[in-house]
Amino acid sequence: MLRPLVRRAARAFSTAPAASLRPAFLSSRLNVFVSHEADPINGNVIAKEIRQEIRQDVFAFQQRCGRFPGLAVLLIGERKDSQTYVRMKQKACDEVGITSSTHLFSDRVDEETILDCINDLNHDSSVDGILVQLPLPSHLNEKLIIASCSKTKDVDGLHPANVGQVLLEGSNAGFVPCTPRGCIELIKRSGCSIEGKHAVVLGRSNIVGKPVSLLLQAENATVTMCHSRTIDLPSIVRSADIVVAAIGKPNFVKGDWIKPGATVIDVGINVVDDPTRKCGYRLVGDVDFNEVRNVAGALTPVPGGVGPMTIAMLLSNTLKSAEASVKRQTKAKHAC
Ligand SMILES: Nc1nc(=O)c2c([nH]1)NC[C@@H]1CN(c3ccc(C(=O)N[C@@H](CCC(=O)O)C(=O)O)cc3)C=[N+]21
Repeated sequence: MLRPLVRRAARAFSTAPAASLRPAFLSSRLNVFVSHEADPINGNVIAKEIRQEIRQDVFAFQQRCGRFPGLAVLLIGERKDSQTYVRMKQKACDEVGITSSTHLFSDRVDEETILDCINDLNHDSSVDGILVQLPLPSHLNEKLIIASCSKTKDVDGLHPANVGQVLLEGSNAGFVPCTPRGCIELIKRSGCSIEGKHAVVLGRSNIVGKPVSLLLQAENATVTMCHSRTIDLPSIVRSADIVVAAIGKPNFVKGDWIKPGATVIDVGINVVDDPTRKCGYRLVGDVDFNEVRNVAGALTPVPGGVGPMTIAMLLSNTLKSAEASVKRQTKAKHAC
């Protein structure tokens, strides 16, 4: 029965001025929150809801247009993690009725072969989305390969034209990259409003840090982007109402860095040894979950947080692409 009261206290505290958050004060007040556990933000459940919504829209699309949306995935090389992710994407496509095809290449494939494959897919009207699984073997030019995908089929949102659209349009852009879009969706669906909040993003990668910062800003947050050269990271994070961690360092963000009641989104996927497990390893995020859960208002776990949302957003972008393609064809027909 105490939980809601404690949570309200945590939220009220989270809006206290930063000056009152000196460590001594924090630790004496923290006792109030020790028994308080953050709301887990269940990415598996939220992603499942989204997949169900997409499935209905996919079948409505098929009724209207006589075909299912199509996704083509290029998998180059034999990285185990990439193989797992691609399998998960195929399974998710099957579940919602998106037709998926995987194009496999050896890690010694030459660039020309990949560019030819992408060119064929660009011209294949049954393909709405093209995804080149990253990272690529080092002899391949990643920028060139991504830019060679038609920007109208770039469901990953990594083509320079789509990256620019996120800067200009925020969430209204053509294709918003899947992981950043998944983060925003998780924050919103966990009941946290973004407007006016101080959001601190850890990491400035092109795939997560930069786009998620732009999206948060477009939602009217005040955004601080931090990175490996940031000075006194803990004190900046302490002033955040929303933290997005995407730095790739296991358990890096500690409990005493977090403002009580803050929403914490953990994008990290780090493999650490775990001899107690059959496989010998486990996945952990960039956030020290066991510490932060006692302070945050809401927190995403790893696994089961952002990961499943990334895939749900890929399905959503593929459906969006199919709908846009049909619209373009109809327009072209009317123009004749
Ligand atoms: N062109 C491209 N687009 C991507 O979107 C892309 C990529 N390359 N390269 C690799 C990263 C990583 N990524 C993930 C997707 C799903 C989970 C996911 O669902 N993970 C599960 C756990 C999976 C497990 O147990 O191994 C979870 O977090 O619950 C994680 C990571 C997409 N990526």
